[in-house]
Amino acid sequence: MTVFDIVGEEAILAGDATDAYFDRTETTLRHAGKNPHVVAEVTADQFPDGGFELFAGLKDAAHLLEGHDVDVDAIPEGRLFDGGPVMRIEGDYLEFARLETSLLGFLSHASGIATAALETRQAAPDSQVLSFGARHVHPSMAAMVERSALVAGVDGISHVAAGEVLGREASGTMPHALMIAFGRGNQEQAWQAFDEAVDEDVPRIALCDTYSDEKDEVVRAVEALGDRLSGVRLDTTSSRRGDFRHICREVRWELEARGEDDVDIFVSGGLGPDDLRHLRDVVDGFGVGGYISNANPVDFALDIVEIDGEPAAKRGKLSGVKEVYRTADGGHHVGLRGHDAPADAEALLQPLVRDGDIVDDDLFDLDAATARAVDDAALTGFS
Ligand SMILES: O=P(O)(O)OC[C@H]1C[C@H](OP(=O)(O)OP(=O)(O)O)[C@H](O)[C@@H]1O
Ligand SMILES: [Zn+2]
Repeated sequence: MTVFDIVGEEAILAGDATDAYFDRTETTLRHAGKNPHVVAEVTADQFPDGGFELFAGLKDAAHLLEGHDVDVDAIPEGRLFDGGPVMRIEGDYLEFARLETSLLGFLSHASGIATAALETRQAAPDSQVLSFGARHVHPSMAAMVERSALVAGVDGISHVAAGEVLGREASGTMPHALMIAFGRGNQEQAWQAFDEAVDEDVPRIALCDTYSDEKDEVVRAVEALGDRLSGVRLDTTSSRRGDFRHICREVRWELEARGEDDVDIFVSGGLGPDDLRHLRDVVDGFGVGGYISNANPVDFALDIVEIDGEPAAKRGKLSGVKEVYRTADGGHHVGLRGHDAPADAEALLQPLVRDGDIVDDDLFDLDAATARAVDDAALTGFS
């Protein structure tokens, strides 16, 4: 009996986090004495269509498949893909049939979130971009959301427990609740109490939009904290937002007019890539929540493409074992294994699991994945 309605690790590892029809499949195939040797591929699109997405979720997928008598190849986490397989599984079908639901869930959701995070990263490459959308998702998914955002190269995360899972320090500024708790008109008391109470290593970033005009509250924060003020956050509610860019420029002007050139301006609230492109030259950093955390999963499917060595894909899918390549011009090519690879191209699928053992954990190392995402975004021209 669990306190929260959450499917736990035990059920996932045991293959019980599966769709009922896989139970039926297993029962039927065992009854019929069938357990063919197959090659199955995880794909979203069969052919490249120019729409790159960022591959994430491989760490959990690898640990799901570990210990099962299968061989798995995958593209490294942090690589971009555009059609064709991101993973290939070879083995007796019943070795992994019931793992499909969790396998696709791990890869689909994380890759969708990582792709959205990369869009924000690329929209403001020289700015601080912080992921803080955990409030929009089920708490059991917070670590996945934050990890996927980090794969895309965001500069920080807000969720404390997720940070502990990932070995990353969570960061943040202050919520409106803190300002409200001190009462209308007492913003200075709130900022000063924060400055007195919070660890010295936490930047003093004052939220300046609670009860009064942003410019007014920023000037008051400067007067209240002086040199201890390291930044301000403008989270202007949509009903007041108007020309947000002008507000930010006005605030910057007033800070410089008071010699406060070093006070950073952070903005948040309903921001997406277009907003970051529009504001990146007038502010120093962004808090992005829903655009990242609420991203749609990538629509991955797991399809048998070869059975006992023979081509076997269903309608709409492509038979045979495939390779995917990054071409020198940043393109993505899908071809049958053993057929001509494009000239000057890099084959992306690499050995991940052999005979049930993980053989290369660099494929899902978080720092390595982030580095790959930055490089591949540049090579493919992702934006
Ligand atoms: O829109 P998103 O990109 O998902 O970012 C989350 C919103 C919600 C929250 O604001 P509030 O609800 O005002 O809460 P808080 O007082 O904590 O700022 C936060 O400051 C951002 O504005
Ligand atoms: Zn707010």
